[in-house]
Amino acid sequence: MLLTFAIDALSITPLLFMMNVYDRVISTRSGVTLVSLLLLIVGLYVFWSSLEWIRSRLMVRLSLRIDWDLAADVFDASFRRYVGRKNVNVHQLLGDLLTMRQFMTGSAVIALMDAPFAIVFIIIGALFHPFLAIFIAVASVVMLVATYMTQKISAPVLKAANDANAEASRVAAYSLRHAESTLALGMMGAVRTRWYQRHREFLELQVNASEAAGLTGGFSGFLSKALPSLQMGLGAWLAIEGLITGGMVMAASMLISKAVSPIQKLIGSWKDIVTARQAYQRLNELLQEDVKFAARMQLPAPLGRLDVAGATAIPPGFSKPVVADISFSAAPGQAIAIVGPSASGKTSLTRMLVGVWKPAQGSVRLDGVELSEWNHEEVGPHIGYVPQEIDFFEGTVAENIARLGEVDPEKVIAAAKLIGMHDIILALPEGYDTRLGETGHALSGGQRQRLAIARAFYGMPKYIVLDEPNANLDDAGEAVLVQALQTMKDNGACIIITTHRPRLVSVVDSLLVLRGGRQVGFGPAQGMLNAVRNLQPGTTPSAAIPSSTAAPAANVVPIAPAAPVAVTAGEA
Ligand SMILES: Nc1ncnc2c1ncn2[C@@H]1O[C@H](COP(=O)(O)OP(=O)(O)OP(=O)(O)O)[C@@H](O)[C@H]1O
Repeated sequence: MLLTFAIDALSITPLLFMMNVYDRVISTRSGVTLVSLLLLIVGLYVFWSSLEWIRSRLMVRLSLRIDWDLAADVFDASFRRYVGRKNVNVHQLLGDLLTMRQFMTGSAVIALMDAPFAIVFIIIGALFHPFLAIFIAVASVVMLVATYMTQKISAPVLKAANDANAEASRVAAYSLRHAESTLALGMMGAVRTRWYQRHREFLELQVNASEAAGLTGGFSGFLSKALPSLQMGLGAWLAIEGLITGGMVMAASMLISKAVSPIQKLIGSWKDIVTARQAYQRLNELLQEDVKFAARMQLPAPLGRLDVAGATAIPPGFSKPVVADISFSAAPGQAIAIVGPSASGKTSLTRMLVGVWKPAQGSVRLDGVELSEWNHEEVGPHIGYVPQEIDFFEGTVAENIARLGEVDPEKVIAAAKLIGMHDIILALPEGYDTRLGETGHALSGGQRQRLAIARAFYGMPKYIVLDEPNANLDDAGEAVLVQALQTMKDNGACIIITTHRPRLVSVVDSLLVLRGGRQVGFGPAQGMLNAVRNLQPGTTPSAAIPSSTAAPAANVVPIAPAAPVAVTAGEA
């Protein structure tokens, strides 16, 4: 602030120079005075420019500091929001941070800092003559009103335009992820039309916003041209009346330009100001609503005791549960398969079991701790998880297996070997250093699945949740998986698997049967299979069919036709 005051104070240098040239040099015809004045003014200009340079450097540093302080929080909060309400535009939120930083180093902020200095020019005007001060004050107020009107009229339209632009980018990015099927199915035209509808909406809104601002912008342009001349006219009249000197007349026309120029700059930067304000509001809202994990004492690594009690899942942004009232337990070294027909809620249940979805009712506890409240950064490394949709990050095979953390080659190779991936990886162009991701090496479906399992096994976690881990595996791959699961069990891991296929059932101890989002049976694997088959053979999930000797089933309830889950959001 002090720096800005000094810079603004120095900005009256040319004005003083002009007054002195008119009133002292020209009237006295003194060359010595002129040279002295010139030397003084050049010195002041050097000082003035240096201060401006220091201020701009400070602003850049400050903006970097703000970015540095906020970036991690915004990034984390964007992830949590994305998981919570999938359709929000998180790309825009990350872009908002950049917008804020650019604004901090742009001319609008300088203009905002300079604007209050108009009062000094009004005071100087008053020292010349009160009429001049009144004129500058009125002109400044008129310009301020024009700035306010610009904001008022264009801000909502510009916000709508920015939102439409973000939506168009989101649609384009989402469509690109499905580029192959789009091309193969001849859907390019339809996809383009969908994107273009949003893009056109953005263009129209942007034109509206520019037109709205153009009106007040034009008015301010008129004022900026007219005001110096009007001020000079007023000054000339005061000079004719003998109330001020000739130098003061020239200085007065400069005063008005100086007073209103920051305000004019604000009008010129209306778009940046509105965009930055909206970016700030979005970031503020994001950080305010973000629920961080409370800082708590670090807990010991989980041993793999899972207790699920009455757990109900409602997808984020929805009001009806898709899985309700699930209760079961699993001890370290035990494996449980979740089976059931399509859309019975298996994947939804696994999302609760890894703490991504918080139970709307009931609890999911790992070693007695509610999983959704356990900091993911802390517990995540002890969890092995293979989601239904597998994706890898930009990085090497080794980095992906090591979950982008520090690569421990021994652990990476152990995890890869466990799922029979070691030789496959060695055969890749650069072995473990082969790059994956959008621009990297493309793996086959089976290879991707094995790699995702290796990532889950990295560090030999004690709690493993695998959502259809054999969906893309051939017979050999499935056999390796069964063997790997047995090894993990022997190592004391608690394993939860969802599957449609029978083979994995041989390695599990218990079966949890889902239907229509309800738990319709839980008990020892073989007994459950037979009980399920006997109750309603035609509708059992395929995983529940391998024939074997019947064993007593525990906790089996008859499978009724899929009924809607009765719990509502209000109860949740
Ligand atoms: N994010 C979500 N938002 C809204 N509904 C969801 C969401 N995820 C799942 N559902 C709904 O929950 C139900 C169960 O889906 P889920 O994917 O859990 O079933 P599933 O048993 O894993 O099916 P499949 O065997 O076909 O993979 C479905 O009706 C699905 O539409």
